[in-house]
Amino acid sequence: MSIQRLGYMGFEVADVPAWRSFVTSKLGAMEASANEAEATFRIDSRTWRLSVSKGTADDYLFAGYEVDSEKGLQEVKESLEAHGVAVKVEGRELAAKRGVLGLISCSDPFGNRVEVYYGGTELFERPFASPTGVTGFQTGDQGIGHYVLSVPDVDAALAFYTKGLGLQLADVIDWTVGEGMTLTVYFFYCNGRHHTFAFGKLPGPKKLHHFMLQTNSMDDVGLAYDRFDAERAIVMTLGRHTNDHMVSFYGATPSGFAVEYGWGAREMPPRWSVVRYDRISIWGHKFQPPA
Ligand SMILES: Cc1cccc(O)c1O
Ligand SMILES: [Fe+2]
Repeated sequence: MSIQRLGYMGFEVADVPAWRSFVTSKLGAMEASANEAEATFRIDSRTWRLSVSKGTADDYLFAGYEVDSEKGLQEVKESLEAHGVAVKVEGRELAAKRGVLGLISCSDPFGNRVEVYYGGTELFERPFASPTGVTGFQTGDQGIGHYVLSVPDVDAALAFYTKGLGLQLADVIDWTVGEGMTLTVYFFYCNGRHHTFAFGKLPGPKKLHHFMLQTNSMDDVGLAYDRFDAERAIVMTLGRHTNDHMVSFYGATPSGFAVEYGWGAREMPPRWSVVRYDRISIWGHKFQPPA
């Protein structure tokens, strides 16, 4: 068994108050806990799905992948170790902080922390209620969304994320971002969501290019678009992607990486053949000059 879905993400951010405001009033997520040093947020029935911790990086801090059982966790641990990855079995304290029954951690070849867990905490007795009226986020078996990292060595990244962690390659996009500049981006799945993770040798100082949340209605996306647009925080306009057919836009976060906010992605069929594309979008997704 390999990982089943992306269960949570953590970001290291310089301005925790700015993020508390951003995640609730722009993204429509629900604050679950907060102090000066960190905050956690809900997007569904789980106790938390996103966390921010005070620090200087303003970047990716960790991703938490979910398996379905202790047996599944052991199998992922053995797969990682078989591919030369040092795995730590985390103790009760961190497992309790994450609200999970079992937790292991490791680093990808570039020092990016990756956690794998089973037994996340459900909070059905306190239903998710979006502060901006978002009708709901697409989570469940498809996990919380996706994220895209910039990596310096594609082969090393492929070995870790596919052979070690068990993600499967969905497709590859050769993305021409400007005159004579083409980026090759690799997309990976582990459930019905077209991609849970992607990477490429991307320009810029950040490890994290963006993370994506998917809503249950197109109006959720349009209303969020207006909230970002009101503050001239649109990074890429509305568009529809070639690979997952998601209609989405990209907005600026307080930390310099982007958030993609979308609806209407197609799901992975029982059998999928890897394909490639020469562009990221069927239409739209035009870069906006920074405000
Ligand atoms: C750049 C890019 C291309 C295709 C799908 C995506 O979600 C994405 O972020
Ligand atoms: Fe994306």
